[in-house]
This record gives sequence, structure tokens and C-alpha cells, in this order.
Amino acid sequence: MDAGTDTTALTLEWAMANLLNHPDVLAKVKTELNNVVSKRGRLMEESDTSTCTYLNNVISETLRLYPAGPMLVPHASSVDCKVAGYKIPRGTWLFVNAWAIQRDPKVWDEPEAFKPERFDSDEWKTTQHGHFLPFGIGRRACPGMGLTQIVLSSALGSLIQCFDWERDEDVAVDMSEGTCLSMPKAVPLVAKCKSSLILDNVVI
Ligand code: HEM
Repeated sequence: MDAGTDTTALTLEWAMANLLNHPDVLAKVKTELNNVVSKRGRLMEESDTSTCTYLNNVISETLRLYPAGPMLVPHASSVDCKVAGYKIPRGTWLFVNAWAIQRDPKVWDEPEAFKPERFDSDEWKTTQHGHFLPFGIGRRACPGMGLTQIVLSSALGSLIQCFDWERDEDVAVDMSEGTCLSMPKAVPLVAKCKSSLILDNVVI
């Protein structure tokens, strides 16, 4: 797994796959982009990434269900310690199954469902604290998190602002997970798109 590029590209692919399987969510993102960006007669810019909250919710929900580092990276305890009540001797390797934590039915309502709305309010930051960790947590958490959020939001936002997307075939996109450290799609995504952006006709 390449820390910066694979992870971001895979997440973009999973996000598009989720959107193609949920046309209502895709339409809502498009409406947000029209209101926030296209109405101003321009293409998506980096400064729009913080304003497009629903788009960011789609990215969070994608990272919850399909984290590009499903087992984070192995950590080793530098001293004897306790984790969740278990004694961990110094030098023990610890793997965190973020994929399972982020689908834990004790924590998440309808954990298998793709529902970006669950990130609408900041309430989840309290109720699901420590249960949403696609970038790890603590001192060794991913230093690329902030950059990733901007890159993903810009890329996904631009793809949706500029094109109308639909599934290649009239069946749901196959969401099987491949076996690899970074959890790629088992079946690469194929989709159809056509240009949808006519900025000249848009009132600024
Ligand atoms: C969707 C995108 C990404 C995801 C899901 C992701 C996820 C992760 C995860 C889970 C870890 C391990 C955290 C832990 O074990 O506690 C990690 C570490 C790391 N990531 Fe990312 N990452 C992404 C993008 C990036 C980017 C864009 C960069 C660089 C520009 C980057 C650089 C790193 C580095 C250097 C580490 C090691 C940090 C350390 O060990 O102290 N990552 N990332």
C-alpha cells in the first residue's frame, strides 16, 4: 500500500461506486455543488471543499464502510500496558480492525447502510468517538488526513460537478472487497458519464 496515492485513489473509486448505487445521494451532492459552486459560474476550487458539507459526509461515509487501511498499520507496545482491560506486555504487536469497529452494530445505526446523513451534525464526534478511525487515532494517526480530505473533496466534487454519471449496466455496482492491505474493489469500477456543465447559462 502506498500511504498517499493508493489510499486516496481507492477511496475515490469506492465513493463513486457508492454514489452509483445510491442515485438519490448522487443527486443531492450534485444539487449542493450547483448551489455552492456552479451558480457562481466557475469550477470547483479548493476553497469550496470546506463549504460542501454533504459532499464531505459522502466521503466520511465511504471511509467508514471502506477504509483504505482496514487494519490501520501494526503498532508495537513500547512498555507494558492495558488495552480494553487486557494486559499487553512490552513488545506486543497490536492490530486494530478499523473495518469492524466502523461497522459495529453496537455503535452504528444500520451499520451496513450507506447513509451520509449520519455525519450531518457533529453529534457523532461524541457518540462515536474512537469508532470512526479511517486515519488511525492518536500520535501515529495519518499525517496526510487534512490533505486527503481536500484532495478527495476537490476530485469527487469536480467529477460530479462536470459530468452526469450512471452505472455501466442496469445492475448494482459490485461492492465486493478485494484482499490486500489497502482493500481495493475486487471488481474495478466501470461507469458511464457525459459532460453536464454549461457555465455560460448560469447566473452568477
Ligand atoms: C484516503 C486516504 C488515506 C487513508 C485512508 C490513510 C490512512 C492511514 C492509516 C490508517 C494510517 C495508520 C494510522 C495508525 O495506525 O494509527 C496512516 C499512516 C500514515 N499515512 Fe495515511 N492515509 C491516507 C492518505 C495519506 C496521504 C495523502 C499521505 C501523505 C501525503 C499519508 C501519509 C501517511 C504516513 C506518512 C503515515 C505513517 C504515520 C506514522 O506512522 O506516524 N496518508 N494513514
